[in-house]
Amino acid sequence: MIFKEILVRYGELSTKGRNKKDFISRLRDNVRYSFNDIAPLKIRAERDRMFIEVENKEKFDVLMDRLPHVFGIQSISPVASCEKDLDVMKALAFEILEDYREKGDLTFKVEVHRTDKTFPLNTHELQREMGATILPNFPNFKVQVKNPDFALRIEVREDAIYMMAQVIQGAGGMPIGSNGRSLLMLSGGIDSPVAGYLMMKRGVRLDAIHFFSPPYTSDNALQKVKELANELTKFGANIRLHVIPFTELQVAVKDAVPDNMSMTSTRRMMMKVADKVREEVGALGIVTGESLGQVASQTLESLTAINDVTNTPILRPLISADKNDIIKIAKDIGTYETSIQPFEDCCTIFTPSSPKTKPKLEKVQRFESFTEFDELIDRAVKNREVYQFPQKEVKEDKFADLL
Ligand SMILES: Nc1ncnc2c1ncn2[C@@H]1O[C@H](COP(=O)(O)OP(=O)(O)OP(=O)(O)O)[C@@H](O)[C@H]1O
Repeated sequence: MIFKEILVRYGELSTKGRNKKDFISRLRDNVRYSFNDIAPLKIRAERDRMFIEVENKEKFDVLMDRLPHVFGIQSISPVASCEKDLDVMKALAFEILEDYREKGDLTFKVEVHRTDKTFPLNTHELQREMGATILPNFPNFKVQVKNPDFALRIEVREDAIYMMAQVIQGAGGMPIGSNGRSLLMLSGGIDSPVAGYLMMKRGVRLDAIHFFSPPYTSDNALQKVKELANELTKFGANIRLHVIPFTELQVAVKDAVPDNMSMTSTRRMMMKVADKVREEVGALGIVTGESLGQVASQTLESLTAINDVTNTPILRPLISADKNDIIKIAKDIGTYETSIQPFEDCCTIFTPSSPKTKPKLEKVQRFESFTEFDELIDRAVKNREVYQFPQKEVKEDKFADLL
């Protein structure tokens, strides 16, 4: 059966009027954006679901393949509609079910939803009538009411009859952009891309920031981060990546702060730079991939010392997650293989042998106070490189001669 429409059920739809409208129009825009390559799309958005018209098999396959990854979609179904005439309905049901004839023994049921109360048959009568017509014609079907292999769903609506047999689970969550913008601190590791993904799933649009320390970190490390940023765009939104020349600041921290506190101080500098970029791009929060207790810089004492530099909300979606769970998500979303490429991050290279797990904020502040860090921070922000994904780079590479 060649379906001419795909029905999209909304995810976590707020019941409040205005939010609902925003959710729906945001989702429609995001679907259009995600399928730019097969534009134009004809989308009919209704209060509780939307329909996407499909003119040909190629378009249908692309939509069925990628729609389940768009945030804000609960599920999708290829759907057919017809007039409210019993013979026409039976013919359409046969056409849909034909695809299941060669699939061996199957349990099935007819599921009727009748919102048009003027339809002559009630729910049970229609269920029975359709079942009684279908069964003798499909010897491989056996009725099973609880957990059948599949259901033929018939909706009797005001405007028409809708029929479908397939329900494909969507990504859920909220359409990207419906919960503002945040700045993701994107290292080349496993955790931060996962943190970014989870925030996108909650409807947050992302800019990303990466701290790069040439010549201590190689171009391969930067390339890996660009790939990760690019991979995150497949969830339905473009991402700008701000690459911060971090060498000068990192060396200054090493000179000013004792070894065992330099990690905390480095994180504080990162956060200060990130906060300035955040303000420039109009983002409201900063997202990190930190998870409590994972490494020395991720104890509550360290996080307190890092948080001290700003009042901006720091969003840490992985704070309570186990590493294995994070790895599982990374594998599911396809960032894992890129993340485990063995290129050193700027922090790994400067990591002291025994960083303090409970740094004293006052001490860190005191050591920092002898160096004019603000100037270095402003310079790092000003000299950043900006890359746009999924598009090409927008500036030439200023770091090339350092590598
Ligand atoms: N070079 C960097 N550029 C941008 N953000 C960074 C960088 N290094 C660390 N971060 C941020 O700080 C968080 C903690 O980093 P850290 O290296 O301590 O932990 P991690 O568990 O290895 O994280 P990840 O797997 O994301 O690298 C990262 O998740 C990321 O958000």
